[in-house]
Amino acid sequence: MDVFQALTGGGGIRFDKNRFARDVQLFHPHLADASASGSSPAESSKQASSVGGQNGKGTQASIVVPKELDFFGSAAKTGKLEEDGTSDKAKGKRKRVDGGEDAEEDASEGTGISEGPVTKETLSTFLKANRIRTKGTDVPFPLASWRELEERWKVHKYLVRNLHGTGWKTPTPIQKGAMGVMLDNRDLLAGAPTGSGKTLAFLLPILYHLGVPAAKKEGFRAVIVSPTRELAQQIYEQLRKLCQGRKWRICVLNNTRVTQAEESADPMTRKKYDILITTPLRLVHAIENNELDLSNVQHLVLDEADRLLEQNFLAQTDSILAACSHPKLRKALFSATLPSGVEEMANTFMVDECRVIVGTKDAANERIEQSLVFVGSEDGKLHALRSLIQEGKLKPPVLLFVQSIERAKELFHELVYDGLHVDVIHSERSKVQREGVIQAFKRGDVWVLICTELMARGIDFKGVSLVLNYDFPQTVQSYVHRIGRTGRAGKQGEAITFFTKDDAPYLKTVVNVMRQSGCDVPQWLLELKNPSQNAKKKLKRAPIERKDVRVAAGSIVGRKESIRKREMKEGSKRRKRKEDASNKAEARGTGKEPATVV
Ligand SMILES: Nc1ncnc2c1ncn2[C@@H]1O[C@H](COP(=O)(O)OP(=O)(O)OP(=O)(O)O)[C@@H](O)[C@H]1O
Repeated sequence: MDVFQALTGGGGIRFDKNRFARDVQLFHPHLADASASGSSPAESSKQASSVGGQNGKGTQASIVVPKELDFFGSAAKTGKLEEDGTSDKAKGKRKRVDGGEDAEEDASEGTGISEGPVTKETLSTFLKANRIRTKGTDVPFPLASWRELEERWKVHKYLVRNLHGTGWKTPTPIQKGAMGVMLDNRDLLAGAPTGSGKTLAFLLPILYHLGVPAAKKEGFRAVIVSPTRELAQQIYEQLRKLCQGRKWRICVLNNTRVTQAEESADPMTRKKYDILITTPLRLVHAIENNELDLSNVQHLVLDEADRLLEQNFLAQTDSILAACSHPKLRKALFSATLPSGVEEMANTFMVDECRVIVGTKDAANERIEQSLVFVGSEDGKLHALRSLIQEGKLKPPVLLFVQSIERAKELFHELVYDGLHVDVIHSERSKVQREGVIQAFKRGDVWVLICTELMARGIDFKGVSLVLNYDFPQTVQSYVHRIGRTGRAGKQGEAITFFTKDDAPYLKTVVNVMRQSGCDVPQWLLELKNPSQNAKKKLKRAPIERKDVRVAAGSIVGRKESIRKREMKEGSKRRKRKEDASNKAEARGTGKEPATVV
């Protein structure tokens, strides 16, 4: 088996040998001779495949890995690349990090278990069936159905009514596990896959505890912090639906600079407010300028908690924690990824907290079909993208992630002439532009949305069919969150990740996620070495330096060509309009109907 078969065979990895003939030759110099002798690279690589002796998917094959592909030297040690193409899943097993084997059940829909309240006797079966793991002292029992909100906690009727208004028949596993903890007013650390309904799991208990809107000015009683203003806005919209029928005063603060005029016209300190949804930077700014007082906050939620406890945000999160000085402050941390360092940090400021984890910690949503596509070098990316388009694999709506604002802009300029309905979103665009793009994407006017890490977390676009990682993500968390923009709320999704030779040393981090979430991964990929901690840190600090998108595409010429084509099209349209007009004039003169142009 040749390396390209190893790369393409059965493991969710595709490689277009015709298109990337140059790369094929790079790995198989002898193919250059073959193509010189008239055979196509594809034919040649078939010939090369048979040299390896074994061919076809899932066959027992002893493969010698070419030096260029043995990124980690592991094949050199073992002398083989792939034992068989069968993944753990195909073998009917899915191994979990905790050593158990997962039941093949649907995590976000019911469990088939009776909806009666959980008892001491049924607790363990219930947790197992919902793949919930809990830790802590006297962790409150999960709720099995919405009915329990009224029966067990006497949740207000308007809240239950609004909840039923959503049409959601049963709580998702994280809602089952985490809501009980929050409703019982305990500190909480909660982890569950992307798109599994974590937002509701914290919004409803907050409203439950606040009871009724404040009658007098008491300051904020609940604060929800999110890393981006898009996410803050989304949380606000979900909260508003849940609040219908009550006059809750909710304030959304985000990173937009508040002008002096706005501040004096609407000083938050003088207003009655109940709930604050905010980005950290803006909140810290408001605290420092005495715009608001957080001493009455009794519920603090850090959404995307691991992001908020990362170096960039840590100082701000610390300031927020310090400003929330109420002795009865309860804290809840939510994320789809909770690296152990983050958990350790959380332990330092949480009190007698409960830990609720759904599924395998830090794994991707299992409804997402994940694949890796080797594109050779940067030069291969645009070709690979265009071949996905030609093959009809780029089914809108698509989110396409790149590693920097600059690259987002460059790629936008490349694709905008391709007839794709494409737009771009990043933090340098104005608030109005960002909101406009999001609305256009939601309406379906934008098919492919090029984005940076800004859109990686929390954003809930219904029905994104494909996430394309044009640039390899810098951390495993970024990978999990990026691809988590598809496959949400029980829907299926697809994620494709391009990788170049430069990304290869980090490939195993994604492979690990793929394996944990039950994707088919060939054995040789599983045998790759994990990158060292240092290498991971380095990549986290700064992305891989990549060739400019336009240079890689050789497209200074390409773009000129597109402009020329566009001008030709416009010229032809102008001529057509002129012709039509003169036909009509002629028809008017002769009394005949002009010919209809279809
Ligand atoms: N009980 C439920 N039944 C069905 N759908 C639900 C339920 N609860 C929430 N949803 C829907 O699931 C989708 C994802 O919810 P949400 O945005 O809260 O996910 P999340 O777990 O916070 O994801 P992420 O980790 O990406 O932030 C939303 O569209 C939401 O409307």
